[in-house]
Amino acid sequence: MKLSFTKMQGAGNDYIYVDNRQNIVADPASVSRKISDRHFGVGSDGLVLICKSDIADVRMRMFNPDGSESEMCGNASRCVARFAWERFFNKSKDEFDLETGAGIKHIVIHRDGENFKSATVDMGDPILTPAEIPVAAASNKIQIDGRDFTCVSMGNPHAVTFVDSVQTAPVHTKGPDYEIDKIFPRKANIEFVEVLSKNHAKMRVWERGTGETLACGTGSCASLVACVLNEKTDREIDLDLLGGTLHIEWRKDNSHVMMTGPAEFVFEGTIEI
Ligand SMILES: N[C@H](CCC[C@H](N)C(=O)O)C(=O)O
Repeated sequence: MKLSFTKMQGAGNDYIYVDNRQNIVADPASVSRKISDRHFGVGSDGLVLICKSDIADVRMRMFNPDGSESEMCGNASRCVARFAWERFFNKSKDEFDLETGAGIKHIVIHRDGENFKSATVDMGDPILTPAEIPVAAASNKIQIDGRDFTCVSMGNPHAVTFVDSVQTAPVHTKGPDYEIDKIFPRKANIEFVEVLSKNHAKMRVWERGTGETLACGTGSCASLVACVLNEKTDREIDLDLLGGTLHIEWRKDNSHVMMTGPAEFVFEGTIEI
């Protein structure tokens, strides 16, 4: 079967997006494994299905290149928002709701006339309770091999550690071991954060089921929450990732994390699956 797809990226976190409102993809895990491959497939950090929703305006599902499904994906939520804004709603509404595996997220599109500028996603409350993250410990602050981590779920599990320099952080040498450490019953995405000032930081990420990516939206939100909990930054920061910058705010009034950033089309194609 020939599958039509759209490649999009948000801060360099690239996924293959498929309009699946007609339920054309029967086995998303195997499609993700195949088309995410950068040598034998299209090449991406995973597959995102854009689906019909009974409870929101649109729904998304996100699969890692190893075929596992994640509950939530921040960069994909902005890309799905742009896709739906342009192709489903014809730019007729700038605010709408997106159903994800981690609940309904409210999106606001920022435009410059007819052009898309950026999107803000209300990512909701961070989850800090160990059993719900989940992390097999009494507190969300843990140690693995003598390194401190602050664990946060944004619907999907993250463990944040602070480093002096992201450039020399052991993303590839330690990331794969931390990801599958037995303290994380559902594995974890691992963030290495270098704080530059009270409102500016850098982050590199080792993603569960994927490896290093150029950006991670949920990981950025988890990083800010960890920064605030450890008194490293204020509640609003610019976070520089390898593929771009996201603006993240952890609101005091309702404790929701707000994520603002880019979403870009790269190319369209078809592939035999
Ligand atoms: N890059 C994504 C997160 C993917 C997370 C996935 N690797 C998982 O298994 O949770 C983001 O922008 O939030």
